[in-house]
Amino acid sequence: MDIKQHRVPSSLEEVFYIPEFVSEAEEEYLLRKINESSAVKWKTLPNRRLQIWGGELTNSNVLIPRAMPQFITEYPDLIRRLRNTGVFSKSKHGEPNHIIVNEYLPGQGIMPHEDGPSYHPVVATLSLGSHAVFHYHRYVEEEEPAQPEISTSTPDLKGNSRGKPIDLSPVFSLLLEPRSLVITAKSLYTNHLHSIDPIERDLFNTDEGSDNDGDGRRRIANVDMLKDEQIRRAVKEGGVFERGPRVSLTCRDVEKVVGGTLKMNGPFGRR
Ligand SMILES: O=C(O)CCC(=O)C(=O)O
Ligand SMILES: [Fe+2]
Repeated sequence: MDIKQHRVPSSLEEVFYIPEFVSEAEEEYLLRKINESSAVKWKTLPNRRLQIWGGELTNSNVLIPRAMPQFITEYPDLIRRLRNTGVFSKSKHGEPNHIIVNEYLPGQGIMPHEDGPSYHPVVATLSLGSHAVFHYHRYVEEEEPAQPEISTSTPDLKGNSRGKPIDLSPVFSLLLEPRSLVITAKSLYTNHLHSIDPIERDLFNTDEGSDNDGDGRRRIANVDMLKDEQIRRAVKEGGVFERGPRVSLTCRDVEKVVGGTLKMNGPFGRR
């Protein structure tokens, strides 16, 4: 796969968007398997619920590996496809070994946060079931004058916070279609935050898809890469898009694994 073809034209270069990363049949199968998981597997948070696959992370950021389910490793062969994108080629295992499955109902979202240093700084996120609008945020530099849309830093996935103020007005945003994959890497991973607004429908203004403020930033930076004609038109020409239940699979590589790389043959088996 030539990943460069999927680079999102934004002011930052570290984001890739691949529509239809899985087929409709695969999406249906994955959603069924995820929903069939036992109640014990789900962890309920105030604004979403989640499942963790691949093992538990210790406080010192080491993975105690657990086998991934067949619906991740065999059909669809997500891990192999993610390896083939090449975006994990510089990570220790060359492929993700840890997946957090998030489920959001309409009206639910996720506060601006960083994914944190437990992982190699690449995250590949598969969206299933419904779309979302995904924002990237920057930290405010200390010498910057006070601005209205500022909040203090929120914790990363392990509860650690930089305690630095955040500009809540996004650097840019992406429309994540169902079945699409988005890859966030480098400074967008290490130096920025991301969020999804807790809303029931997305409202687009007519200038949403354009570089309306002339600073090289686009509101929905991947508008021209969208597969779905209806969504693309709503973003470009203005409109409302209702959210349904969305499931995301966030796939990352934990570099430190108990037992080292030898263990890797265990959880993943041979492919
Ligand atoms: O659902 C998403 O697309 C984002 C989830 C996320 O940011 C996370 O699990 O760290
Ligand atoms: Fe995240």
